Amino acid sequence: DFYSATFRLENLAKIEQQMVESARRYIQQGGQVPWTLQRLCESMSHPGYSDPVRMVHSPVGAYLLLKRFHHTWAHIMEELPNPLDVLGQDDLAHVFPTPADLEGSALALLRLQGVYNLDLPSIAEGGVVVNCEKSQTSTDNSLEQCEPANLSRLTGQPPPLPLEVSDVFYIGSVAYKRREFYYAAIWYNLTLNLMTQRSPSEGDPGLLQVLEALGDSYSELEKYQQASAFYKRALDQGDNDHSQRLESKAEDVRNKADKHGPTLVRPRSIYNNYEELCRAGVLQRERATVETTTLTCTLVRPSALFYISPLKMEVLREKEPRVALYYDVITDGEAGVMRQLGFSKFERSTVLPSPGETVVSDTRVSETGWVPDTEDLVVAKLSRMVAHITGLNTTFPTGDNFQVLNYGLGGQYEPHYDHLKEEVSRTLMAANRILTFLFYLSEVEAGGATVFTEANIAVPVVKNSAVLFENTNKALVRSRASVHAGCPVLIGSKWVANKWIHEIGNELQRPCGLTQEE
Ligand SMILES: O=C(O)CCC(=O)C(=O)O
Ligand SMILES: [Fe+2]
Repeated sequence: DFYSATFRLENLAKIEQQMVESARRYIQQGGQVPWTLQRLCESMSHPGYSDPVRMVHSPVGAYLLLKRFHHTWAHIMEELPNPLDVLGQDDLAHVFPTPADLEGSALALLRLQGVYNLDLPSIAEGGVVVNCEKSQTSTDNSLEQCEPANLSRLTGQPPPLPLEVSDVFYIGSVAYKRREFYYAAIWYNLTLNLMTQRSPSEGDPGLLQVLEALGDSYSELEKYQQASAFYKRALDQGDNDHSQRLESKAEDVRNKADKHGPTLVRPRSIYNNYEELCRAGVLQRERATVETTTLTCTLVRPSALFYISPLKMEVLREKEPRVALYYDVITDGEAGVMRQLGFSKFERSTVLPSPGETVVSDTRVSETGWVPDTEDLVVAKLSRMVAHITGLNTTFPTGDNFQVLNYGLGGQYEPHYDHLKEEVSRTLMAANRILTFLFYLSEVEAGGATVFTEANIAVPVVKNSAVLFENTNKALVRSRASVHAGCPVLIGSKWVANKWIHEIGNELQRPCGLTQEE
């Protein structure tokens, strides 16, 4: 898969740029190429394509890249007898994204839209704009502060590339397939609007198709009157081939009573606080309207190792589970080594739904590489530093190997505990995780904050910093408030590495308290 790690999309975008440059040279030298390729080369002189890496850091740019391979490039390859001469590439089979990639990137856009409340018309124009949402407690004078945040502008993204009408319709159909009927309805509505605003282009869906899809979505939302009106408009197209099916759908909704009134209501996340904190994590960096807690920032020397250069520590939560942020604990070079070592072992990340079972899931879109301390001096040094900061043993199996992650498109890790469930039996190799030390190995232009949904903390990604938190109390009972998540990456590529520290092997360093609660 390409969509499951942003660095794979970056590579794909670079390959595409090389192919286009090669094709342009071929054309300049008088070579003949299919019309589709010529047109693609021309359209890709738009400044939005000039920096392939930044292009895929935007979720719309990434979706469009996958779509181009899926449709345009696949079409070109069929018509091109001599791909090696023209594109400088012979066998592109390994490069081509799969239908799962395209669907994954559409789902990513839907997830980002949902979590960050993105403005839909702006997405269609290629931009990332967070809709303003007044808090329940807001007073009248906060009205002026409630302005949408145009992140593509704030983060200096390349000029946006718009979605085509067919893309907007396709994304609606992905939402429908996933039974996200609210999103299906709004993307189909936008399809209809764009069809009246823009001049028709090849690949546009038919009007009847869009009206029927709207009827189906409103019907699923139990808004039968509007569903009925859409079916009627579809029937008015006078296409006899479809009239029987439409008649029967219209008949089905005609006498049903609406349950929830006509307005479409945005569904809320099933996770308490998750969206609010993720949004706060984005907006904290863009404007200072988010309430800040009483933070303290101090220089600390957790061991003699830090005698000459103490650590910059920000305490985010003082009671159990304690959460602290350390700045500048890793250098750019070390972060690069960790990314490189992780990437050489990458596999799609999994989750553990029940003991002994690992599965790939939309709740965790990223790739993982496990890096032992013994792999490189840099890894050993970082592990030792974590040991000095925490006062605990970190080497395997008292600690896990480092887990290096690169998130994918809209990549997230939904709220979870790092501590194993109580019923899971512990062994030396699968012991319980008492502390998590999470390094941020990259900058993220927007999104991707680590949030604690019970403790109400959003930690925006700051490159070369690390967050440390407890997963249990001293009696090794899971801390309820340690539940946390990696918010979806909105713009950019997020790399992290974590070191989990186990109970077994640390009994003397972190002895039990006298009570269960301690
Ligand atoms: O990426 C993040 O911010 C959180 C990662 C995390 O919670 C995990 O890997 O267990
Ligand atoms: Fe975690």
